[in-house]
Amino acid sequence: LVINNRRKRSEGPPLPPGPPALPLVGNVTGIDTEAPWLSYTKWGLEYGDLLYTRLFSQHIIVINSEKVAREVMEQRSHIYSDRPVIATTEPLGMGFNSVLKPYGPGWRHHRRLIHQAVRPDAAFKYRPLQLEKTHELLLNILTTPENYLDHLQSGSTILSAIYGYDATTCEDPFLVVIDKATKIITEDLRPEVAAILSAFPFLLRFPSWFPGMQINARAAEARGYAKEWVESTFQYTWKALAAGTNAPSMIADALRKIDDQDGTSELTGAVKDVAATMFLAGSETTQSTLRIFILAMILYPATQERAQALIDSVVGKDRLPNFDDREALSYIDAVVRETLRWRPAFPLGSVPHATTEDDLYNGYLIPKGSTIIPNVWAMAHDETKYHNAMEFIPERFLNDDGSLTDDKAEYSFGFGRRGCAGKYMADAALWASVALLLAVFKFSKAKDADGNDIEIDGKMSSGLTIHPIPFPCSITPRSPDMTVEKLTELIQASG
Ligand code: HEM
Repeated sequence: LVINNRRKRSEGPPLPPGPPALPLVGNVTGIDTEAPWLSYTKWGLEYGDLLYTRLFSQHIIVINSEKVAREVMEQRSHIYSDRPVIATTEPLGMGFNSVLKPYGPGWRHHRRLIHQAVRPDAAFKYRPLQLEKTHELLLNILTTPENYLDHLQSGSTILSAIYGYDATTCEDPFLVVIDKATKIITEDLRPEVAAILSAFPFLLRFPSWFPGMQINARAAEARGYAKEWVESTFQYTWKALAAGTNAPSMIADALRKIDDQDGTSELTGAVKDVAATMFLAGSETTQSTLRIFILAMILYPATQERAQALIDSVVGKDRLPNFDDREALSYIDAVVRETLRWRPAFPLGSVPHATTEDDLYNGYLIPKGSTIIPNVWAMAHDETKYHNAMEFIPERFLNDDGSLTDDKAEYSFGFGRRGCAGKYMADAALWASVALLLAVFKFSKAKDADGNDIEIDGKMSSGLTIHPIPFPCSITPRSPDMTVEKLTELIQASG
């Protein structure tokens, strides 16, 4: 039994086209819950760039093209900048999170604080720190390449930049807490899960032992982690600042401007929440993107060699690349852009937007309160723009003369007023990691006992952010006589 989404003409403008829905529940059965972006992309081929789906009573508008996303989410951003009410936000302890705040004064205040910390000139200040943390990452990978995933996690520059806190191993207590919370959140804040819980909020009140109610047990766990992470990281900087032992950081900068003796003012509270938000928004995303980069380098060895040959010719072998080399290394930027495009870490543009008013687009009604999902996966794999879109081809971002095209794969960072606030930090962190990892290491398939390559399928995880499921691989220094001492000398020579 199916019903059509379209309203009758007499009822006003129609909703955008979309797949037939079941009464009451809507399109719950037709979605690939592991990879909803693929279902939306497939429906897009049939119904167009703007499509309507419904989960229970929730209107969901999926935008499959960058052009439509810009026309709607940017040019009409005063209507499209809310976030849907996500039933799991409070249960998961995420009330502090600026990313989830409704469009209004509270969000505006947070966004201003975030902007002060990571706007282009402020982000620029953190470049030496980003290089320093990347050097640390290289030394860690050289010593224990098999633990590269852990090293990517502890090598995150974000924790140092935000709190002035230097995590040296992935067992660092702050990272452990944050990692556990993030895993639950990225799985359970998905719109499909949230829509089900919004439709049946009483489910959240069922005891954790009730069959199917694992989410409640997980929520209690996540709440504990979230609280610990927001408080303990902040207390670290607060105490260091009071003792005069703090390293430079965004939070120390912000707190210095506030007259608050005991840390209880509203403004201090907002700084604390914003810091925890930036950590959440900036670490998992950057790590996932670097894991995607490593996968691409292994699957596309000729691309890896081209990038390394360029680094050798521009930088030589007596030092490592730094930001002064960026202009001459445009192919590295093309690799970064292609990584963001090939497997976008946020295939559905992170947390959806929501509309605050009815809107009309191309004759279709977009009702007030609709959930708006930009299908970044579809935009990044649009064959009319990206030939052979499933393949990793950085050259697509280069002009014939080797300069970069105007396409910065910006859809990876979202749209309009809710677009990524930290994209300048992210861009610099990704560039430094990609350039330096390629300068020092060769990434290849691992070998089995008989010396044959172990094939990898490149399968991705599911959730709000995605990354490759761990696969066997080999990371070896490009220079056979590379040692910790030699790498340290190279680092010192790098300026
Ligand atoms: C590769 C790295 C990153 C990617 C791919 C990424 C991507 C995104 C995306 C897709 C959004 C949602 C945009 C929208 O709703 O339209 C977002 C939001 C956000 N990002 Fe990033 N991001 C990255 C790194 C960072 C970093 C390093 C920071 C901070 C230091 C950051 C801070 C934020 C914040 C605060 C928001 C919420 C904006 C709001 O709701 O007002 N991100 N990011």
